[in-house]
Amino acid sequence: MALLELNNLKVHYPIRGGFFQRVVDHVKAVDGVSIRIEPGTTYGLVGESGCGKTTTGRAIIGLNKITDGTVTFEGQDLTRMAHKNQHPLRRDIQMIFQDPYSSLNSRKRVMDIIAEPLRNFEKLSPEEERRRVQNLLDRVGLNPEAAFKYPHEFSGGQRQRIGIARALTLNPKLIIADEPVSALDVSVQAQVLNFMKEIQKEFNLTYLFISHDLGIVRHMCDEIGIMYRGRLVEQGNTDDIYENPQHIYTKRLITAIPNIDPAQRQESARTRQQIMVSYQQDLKELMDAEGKPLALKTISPSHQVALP
Ligand SMILES: Nc1ncnc2c1ncn2[C@@H]1O[C@H](COP(=O)(O)OP(=O)(O)OP(=O)(O)O)[C@@H](O)[C@H]1O
Repeated sequence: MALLELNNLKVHYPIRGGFFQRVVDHVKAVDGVSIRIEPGTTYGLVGESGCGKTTTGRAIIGLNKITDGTVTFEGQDLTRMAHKNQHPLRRDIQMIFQDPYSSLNSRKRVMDIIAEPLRNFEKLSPEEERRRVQNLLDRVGLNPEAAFKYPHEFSGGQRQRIGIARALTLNPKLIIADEPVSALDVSVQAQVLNFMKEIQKEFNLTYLFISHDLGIVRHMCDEIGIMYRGRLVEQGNTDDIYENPQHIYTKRLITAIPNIDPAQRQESARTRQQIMVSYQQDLKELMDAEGKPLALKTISPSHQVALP
C-alpha cells in the first residue's frame, strides 16, 4: 500500500476584484495532480517557480484548502475525515521549509522551537522534554547546549538541521521537504542533503522532496513528477526520466542542468537548440484547447507522460 496517494488533487485560489471583492476568477495552482509515494522512498516534485509545488505540499498537510480530489495517507482519506480524527495522522506528516532563516521563530530558543510539536501532541514533564530535545539535537549533529540558544546564533546549515530536528520530533512517517537547501550555500547543500539521506534510513522516513533543481533531485529521489502550470506532465522512475525524457518540457528542464553527465552534454546542446526554437509552440502543446488537464499516458510501468 502506498504511504501517500494524491488523486486528482486540485487547489484553486480565488481572485477577488471589484468594489465588493467578489470572486472574479481562480488561480489553478494545482489542477488535477495524482501521485503515489511508496513507504521508505523519496518522491521528487519538480518544476519551475510558480508551477504549484509548494501549494501541493501545503495542501497535503492541511495548510491549503483543497478544491477537489483526495489525499490518502496510509489508506485513509484525509479530505473526507473529520478534523479531530485527522489529528493523530497529522503528526505522521511533517514539513521542512525552504528558508531556515525565516522559518524558525527568531524570538524563541531552539528548545522551544523543537519542543513545539511535542507540546501539541504529548504531555511531557519539562525534564523529559529537555531530554527529548537534546537527544534530537545530538541526532542532527548539534551540541545539546544549542537548545538554549536563539536561531540567529547558528549558520544556515545548522539552522536547517534545527528545522529537521523539529520535523523529526514526533517520529513522523512522511516528511515534506520544500526546497530544503535552496537558501543554503552550495558547499552546505551537499552536507544537508547527505544528512537527510542518512536519517531516512535511521528513522525509516518517506520524503516528498520539492525542488526546482533537477541536479539535486536526481541525487535524492527514487521517483519524480514534473509539474507544469499546476499539472503533472511526466512522472516515473528517476533514472528512466533522466535517461529517456519523453515530454518536451522535461527535456527542456534536463538540458538546463548545468552539471549534466559529460556524455549527455553534447546531445543536450543539440536538443537545447532544437527545443528553444520551438519552445513557444511546445508550451501550447501542454494545454488542450479548453485548458483542461492533460492525460498521463503510461509508457512503462513506472513512467507516464502527458500527451496533448
Ligand atoms: N495564497 C495565494 N493566493 C493566490 N495565488 C497564489 C497563492 N499562493 C500561490 N499562488 C499562486 O499559485 C501558483 C503556484 O504557486 P506555488 O507557490 O505553489 O508554486 P511553486 O512551484 O512552489 O513556486 P516556487 O518554487 O517559486 O515556490 C502561482 O501562480 C502563485 O502565484
